[in-house]
Amino acid sequence: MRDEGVLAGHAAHPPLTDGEAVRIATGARTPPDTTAVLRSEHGRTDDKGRLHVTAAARPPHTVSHGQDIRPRGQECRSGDQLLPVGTLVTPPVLGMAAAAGYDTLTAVPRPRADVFVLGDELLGEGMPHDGLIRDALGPLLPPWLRALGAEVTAVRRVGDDEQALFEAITASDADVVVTTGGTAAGPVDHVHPVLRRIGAELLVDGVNVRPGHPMLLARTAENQHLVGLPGNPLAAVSGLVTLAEPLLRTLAARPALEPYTLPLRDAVQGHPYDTRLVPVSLRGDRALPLLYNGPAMLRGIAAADALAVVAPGGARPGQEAELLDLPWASGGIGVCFT
Ligand SMILES: Nc1nc2c(c(=O)[nH]1)N[C@H]1C(S)=C(S)[C@@H](COP(=O)(O)OP(=O)(O)OC[C@H]3O[C@@H](n4cnc5c(N)ncnc54)[C@H](O)[C@@H]3O)O[C@H]1N2
Ligand code: MOO
Repeated sequence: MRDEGVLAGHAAHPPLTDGEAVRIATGARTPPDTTAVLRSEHGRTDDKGRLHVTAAARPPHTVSHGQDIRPRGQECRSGDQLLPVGTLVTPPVLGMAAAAGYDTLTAVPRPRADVFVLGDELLGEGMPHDGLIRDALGPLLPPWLRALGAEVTAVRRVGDDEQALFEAITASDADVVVTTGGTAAGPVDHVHPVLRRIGAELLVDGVNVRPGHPMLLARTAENQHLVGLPGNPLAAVSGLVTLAEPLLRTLAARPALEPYTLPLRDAVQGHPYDTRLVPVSLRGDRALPLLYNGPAMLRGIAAADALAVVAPGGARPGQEAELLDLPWASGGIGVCFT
């Protein structure tokens, strides 16, 4: 047995000669011509400095060629592509990149999103009173947008004032502007007039989906899109899941999830000519449609795992429905609740 041991991260040791052994720490480079490593608990050095394999080692108490030596290049070879282009940069990806010697990674950044919550009737705290209601979307949108991969750069309340909305949108340098409310044609619904004034290109102007039929998507500048979510809270969620999600995913160069279906446990009443999105809870291999699914309600979606896509005319019990998973139920990226 050599006197001096070998430690990880230290200079290379001279080759071992026939019959020679050296103490070695885990992770240290084996000296050239090493046959095998014997774990310390499986060997004993006698008082003449000779190494013996002890009975503690598993039968047959011999040392096999290469045992406990980790050869170079087991996981990858120089020039190997470790992951395909477009892979999400998760914590293990960062660790692996560092282990492989990368100092920098080229990545598509999270799209930046500014949120403007419209409506003079909205309260920021306390109980609803005198026709004033609590703003449900200011608290709901930022963590949901983060769960969809956005970096939320601002959340602002904007009164029912066309000039204020125009200034808020034109001053924003976010990749995505999300507005809530004001998408309809009422006296204080300013989203359409402001988009016209900006010269925005309307890419989606209403959909045949309930709730959420007035949702819209516009290009407000060369590198900026606006998602106009309806004011009714569940209608806003509908636009979030069907317009904001694909937009943010595309801007972040992430692939779409595979569509999937499950049978509905109960019947769902359909809309005569629009598709409905109905909050469901996943129970085993069935989706249970939840009550309190009206456009102004959040009680159903608050208990849901997914939204079921119900075609015009409705669905029978046991009928398959496509499901749109909610980000936390599917463990999506950046899921964040604060
Ligand atoms: N003449 C018509 N009126 C409406 C129609 C229609 O087809 N024709 N559609 C209705 C539907 S459906 C929806 S959805 C809403 C969408 O309108 P807006 O996007 O202009 O939304 P608002 O009028 O601003 O608000 C609607 C409703 O939601 C409440 N609201 C708004 N913001 C919030 C918030 N942050 N938190 C909680 N609640 C909010 C607001 O007080 C209204 O009650 O249009 C219908 N009208
Ligand atoms: O689109 Mo409206 O949301 O049906 O409530």
